[in-house]
Amino acid sequence: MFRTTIPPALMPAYLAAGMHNAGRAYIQCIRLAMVTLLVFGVRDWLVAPHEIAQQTIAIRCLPLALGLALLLRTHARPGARELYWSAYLFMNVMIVSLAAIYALLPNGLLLNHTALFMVPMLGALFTPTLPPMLFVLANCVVSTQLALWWQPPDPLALASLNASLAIVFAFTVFLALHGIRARQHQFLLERRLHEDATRDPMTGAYNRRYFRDIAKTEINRAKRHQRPLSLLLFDLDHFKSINDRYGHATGDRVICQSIDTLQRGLRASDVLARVGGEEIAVLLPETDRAAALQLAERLREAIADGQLALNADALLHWQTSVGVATLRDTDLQLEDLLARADTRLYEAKRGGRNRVVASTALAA
Ligand SMILES: Nc1nc2c(ncn2[C@@H]2O[C@H](COP(=O)(O)OP(=O)(O)OP(=O)(O)O)[C@@H](O)[C@H]2O)c(=O)[nH]1
Repeated sequence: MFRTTIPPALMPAYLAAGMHNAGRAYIQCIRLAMVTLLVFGVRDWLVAPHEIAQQTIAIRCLPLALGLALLLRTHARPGARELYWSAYLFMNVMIVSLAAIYALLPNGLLLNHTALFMVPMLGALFTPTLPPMLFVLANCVVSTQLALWWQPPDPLALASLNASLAIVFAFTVFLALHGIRARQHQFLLERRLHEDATRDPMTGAYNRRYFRDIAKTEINRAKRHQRPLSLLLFDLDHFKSINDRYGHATGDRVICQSIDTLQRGLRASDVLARVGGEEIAVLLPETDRAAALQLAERLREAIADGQLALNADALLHWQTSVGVATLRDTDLQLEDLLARADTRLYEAKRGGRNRVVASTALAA
């Protein structure tokens, strides 16, 4: 049995990523279907008996109106989920209305079933998940059987139609499964590439390059809206001697645990990155000097309170120094802020380590 490889937590991101191609394709299909409905409505008017033409045109107006409403709505609020559900709803209404029209026309289903059978197959080309497509298929089977019951063809034609329906069913499931697998594989691959490009493999924290990208955006935003922004720079104290005494593997665990401790003390909007060996930067949007100083002190204490069990009766403790800088009007780029935080960090080291140093309030 086919199983989705996308973890539930990643599903919204997967649907949103697919919206740009599969979602847009669905919208194009809805547009195309609406044009076809109009063209066939004119044809009904010209060739079908007056009464039947009125009925079929009235039925065609249903998916037309729905399609128009969906296009307007998805245009106004283009959310991924809404877009997909709009497309599935449209497909189901198309199937029901086409089956109803074919039930009205003499030999309707026998002569026209291609259009009806195309709906699930087109949907299968773009669907990001299987269950909605199975529902569309089930609707196709039920609607077709109802149309056949309403206007039964001769037994040979009935057998031929049902055989076509079975082929459409199998082909749609095949197309959907292969398309979904390919889309999920591509999504996970792109995600992996993005993770590799933005995260430090040892700790999982953002890397220096990605930090610079985010920091530039945040600094521009803070300057444009005249909002405060601060930067904390952490450097673990005497880290070389931890490596020398307990080995590199223990040093690595100390770095990972420090990053964990810091991350737990931050808000979701704060950005933490490992910017050097045992150097960690934290960008604090919407945070002025006083709040940054308070947070830095709390985080420094949290690291000093932490411990690592080396063996049954030996615990390792370590400390950190912190430099704090707050954005000034005269700062032109991230480097200005980084340089100031680095100077304060150096002062914290020189002042005896295990402390926080910020610029004076006047020259934050
Ligand atoms: N275990 C481990 N060590 C690292 C890693 N990256 C850098 N280091 C080590 O971290 C140490 C950094 O030491 P320094 O910054 O020179 O000085 P320190 O001992 O921390 O002393 P102060 O910063 O002055 O308190 C070096 O010995 C590096 O080899 C890493 O990923 N894992």
